[in-house]
Amino acid sequence: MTTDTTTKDTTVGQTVLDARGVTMRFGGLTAVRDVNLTVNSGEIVGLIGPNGAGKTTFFNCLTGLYIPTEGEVRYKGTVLPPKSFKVTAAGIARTFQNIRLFANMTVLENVLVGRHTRTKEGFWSAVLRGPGFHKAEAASRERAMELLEFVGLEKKADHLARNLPYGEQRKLEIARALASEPGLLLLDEPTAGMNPQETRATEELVFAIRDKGIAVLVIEHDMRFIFNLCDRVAVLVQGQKLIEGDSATVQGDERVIAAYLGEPFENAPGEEEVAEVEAAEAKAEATTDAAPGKENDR
Ligand SMILES: Nc1ncnc2c1ncn2[C@@H]1O[C@H](COP(=O)(O)OP(=O)(O)OP(=O)(O)O)[C@@H](O)[C@H]1O
Repeated sequence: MTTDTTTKDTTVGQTVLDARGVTMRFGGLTAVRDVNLTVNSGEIVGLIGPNGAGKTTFFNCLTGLYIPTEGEVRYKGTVLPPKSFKVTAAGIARTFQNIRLFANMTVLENVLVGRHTRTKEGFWSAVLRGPGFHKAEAASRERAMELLEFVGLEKKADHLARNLPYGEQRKLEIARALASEPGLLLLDEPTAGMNPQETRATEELVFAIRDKGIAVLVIEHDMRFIFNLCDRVAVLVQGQKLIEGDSATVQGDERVIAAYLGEPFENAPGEEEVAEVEAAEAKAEATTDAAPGKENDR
């Protein structure tokens, strides 16, 4: 990772994202209900919640993929139009839970695609390939290479995206999102499928993105990652925001614990296992008591 040349927006506290009363219904199902959430410049905000809580649906409402049934979303004070390319042009970029790269394009080409909202050259310029087009193309390539260097993929610029290992595909998705020069980056489960080293590297990458002046809103199931990374965490449960606060507040909230205990979680002894252990212990005790010579020992 290298330092880059873009201007840093170091103002902390300006509201970048302001979602108000966002509700999304699919027929009879309310996937997101009256959710308010702000993200300020200089912040990394986490969005957590059990499976099916409405996190991705909320992201889709923020990025114009869904038109919320109710509510509005503002970016730097302006209400966003519900069209994804307009949202990207306004300054919000995102990655997806399921990686969406152009598999048969090179790594560099994937990033260049991400720059199209920032290139002024239009269709005819591209077709006629005049001097303006070549200059703009050279600048785009330079910026794309800077971004690849930033995420650590500069040596793989000419590789086909589909040949990258999984963790690097996720990095490439981030580079492509950054290519639209966003003020806010939305990451949907950026560490899904990663090993602990890759997860730690992603953590560093997100801090570096924040240090470049880009606010971050991140959905993730890996709690250690979220609580290490985020200035604030909001918890969605059944479409509603249950609580929002710093890591310590959210981690210690009994309602959050209860919401998660409703879901199976790794290494948690279930009731059945506890009963099995107790039964085995009782059996072992009974066997010892009945063992020959036991009375003599007393
Ligand atoms: N396009 C859709 N049509 C109908 N129902 C949907 C649609 N998208 C999501 N849902 C439903 O909305 C609810 C919230 O789903 P969503 O994917 O937003 O949850 P999530 O918190 O992102 O879950 P996960 O952590 O498993 O990704 C679920 O009950 C889901 O089945």
